[in-house]
Amino acid sequence: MDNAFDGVRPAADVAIIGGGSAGTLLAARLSEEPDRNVLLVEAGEEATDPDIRHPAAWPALQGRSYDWDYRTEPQTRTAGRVHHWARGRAIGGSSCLHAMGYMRGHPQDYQAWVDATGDTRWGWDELQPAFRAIENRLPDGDGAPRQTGPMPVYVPGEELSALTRAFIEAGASLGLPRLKSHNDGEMVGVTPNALNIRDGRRVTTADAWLTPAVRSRNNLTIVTGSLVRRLIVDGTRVRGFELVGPDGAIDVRAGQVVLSAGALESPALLMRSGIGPQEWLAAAGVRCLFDMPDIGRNLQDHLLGAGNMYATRKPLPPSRLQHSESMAYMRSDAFTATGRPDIVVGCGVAPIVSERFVAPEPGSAYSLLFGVTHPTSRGSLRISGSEPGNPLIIDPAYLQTGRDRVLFRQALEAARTIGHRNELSEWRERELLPGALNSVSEIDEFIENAVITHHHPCGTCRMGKDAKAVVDADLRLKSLDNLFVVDASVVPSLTAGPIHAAVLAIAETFARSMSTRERPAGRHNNRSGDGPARPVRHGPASRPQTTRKELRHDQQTPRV
Ligand SMILES: Cc1cc2nc3c(=O)[nH]c(=O)nc-3n(C[C@H](O)[C@H](O)[C@H](O)COP(=O)(O)OP(=O)(O)OC[C@H]3O[C@@H](n4cnc5c(N)ncnc54)[C@H](O)[C@@H]3O)c2cc1C
Repeated sequence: MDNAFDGVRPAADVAIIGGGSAGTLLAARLSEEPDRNVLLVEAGEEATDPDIRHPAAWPALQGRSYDWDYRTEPQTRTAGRVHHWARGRAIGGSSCLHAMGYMRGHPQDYQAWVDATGDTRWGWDELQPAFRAIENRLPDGDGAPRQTGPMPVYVPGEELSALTRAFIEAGASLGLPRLKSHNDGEMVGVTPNALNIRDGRRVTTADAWLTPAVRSRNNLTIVTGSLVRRLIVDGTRVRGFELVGPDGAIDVRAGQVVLSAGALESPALLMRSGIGPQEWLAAAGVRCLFDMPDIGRNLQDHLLGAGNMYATRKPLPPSRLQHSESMAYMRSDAFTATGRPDIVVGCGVAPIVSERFVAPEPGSAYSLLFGVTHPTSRGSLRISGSEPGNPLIIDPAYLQTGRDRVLFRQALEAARTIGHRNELSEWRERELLPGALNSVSEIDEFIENAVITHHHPCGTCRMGKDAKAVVDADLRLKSLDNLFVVDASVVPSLTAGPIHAAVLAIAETFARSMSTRERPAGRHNNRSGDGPARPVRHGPASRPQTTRKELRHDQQTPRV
């Protein structure tokens, strides 16, 4: 298949679709190889809204022009509610919207990935170099050296709210160990959340990886405001894709294509391209090229109960960070038990409630949030038509399993136990929510109305060694030679906490393996006798930031 381009020079050796958390890291890392011509295409624009930098503003960013702003199907186990799902549509993707919490997860989370793939590269120990390369961390005082990666992992000290300090003390009084952070293997315990913040400002993945020096590389082209409508498949190879920008549609060719459009759009793009469950494609009016029944399945997300709310005795100053300052991970059987957590209670320095409840004035109340770390409910994502504008059918199947519902009750109970401790009496006047609950069905009814997404959808193109898995352990789509998926969709099972660290580790691991495993696709083409596929060169002077126009001049392949 090396002469797949039949003498036509590929526009890029590697094209990355989606400039989000994974895509921006990949663009920087893959373009370190000067002979590899890398193209990054992003549906959104550069993230210029100044509010993005302001950590406390993160909840207010949702619904703005750079949010895809999805809706789920009504959820039978959450009182028929439709849940809003935010996703970033900008260079930096969801790292422009997210809450900045950074948690690697628990080692056993990654053992589950090893079990799924049969590949130890996805295990906790082997992922350590990737995490270290990502993170910028101060020495911890116990001999761990300073880490100098691009992404700040900041553990706040004096900015922590006095309420959060009292929450940490309350958890410790029940026997939860005190941890330095969530990033050293142990998750069970109390600690402030580590944050992707530097000097009081959010750091997006674009800030971290697409620095001016990286953007000025001759072999990296970044195209914004352009959406990939579908992949162009020829036999078992992807020739390129159809790209729609303000000036219309063009076809772009690439030697290798990396899909980093996120857990919703990556499977959707595959389905629009004829790759997915045959019956779903037929229902959407798409001709099926490859029947891959698990694309779009295995959708997972964390939920948080919002919340176990308390009126304050005295005015609560606003958070100087991002409201959610500490998550206490724990075992549901006992506060003193250790190991892999199964529930979590978080301290919200604000009255945080779902849309089913009325939030009191800021400063007059606070919420303890509660959730399940490894939900067993599995949902799905489908396309409703062949065009990107056709709404996605998103069914996370929230709280479908009895196990998830039992653990949610235990998480609520743990929140109330912490919330009523003496250590919080300086702040607590009285519990506002849920108030008296007299039966399991009343508890469940409260939970069904209180839960909101924790914003971690993943799993829709899961990696695995079984026949139905969507990508293999190299993240290569099983049906095609030169198509990879590298984003939250490949996660086989959720990590205990927020998943951004895991997504970055996936991208970093992929970049490492590509550097060692494969030469750029253009060089492979040498073997076909077509002559070397030279990288497309753009002078830095004419390309401080690449525009669509340059793509049209230099990289367009005429539509056929
Ligand atoms: C509100 C919110 C709060 C969160 N809080 C946290 C947190 O505190 N901690 C944490 O760990 N995680 C958090 N997350 C989750 C975390 O941000 C995501 O898991 C992670 O950013 C996903 O990375 P990704 O690369 O898979 O996708 P994304 O970062 O979403 O990137 C996908 C990119 O692809 C682009 N794209 C999609 N389709 C196309 C197409 N057809 N053509 C071109 N471009 C396309 C999108 O515009 C987007 O830029 C949060 C997420 C949200 C939304």
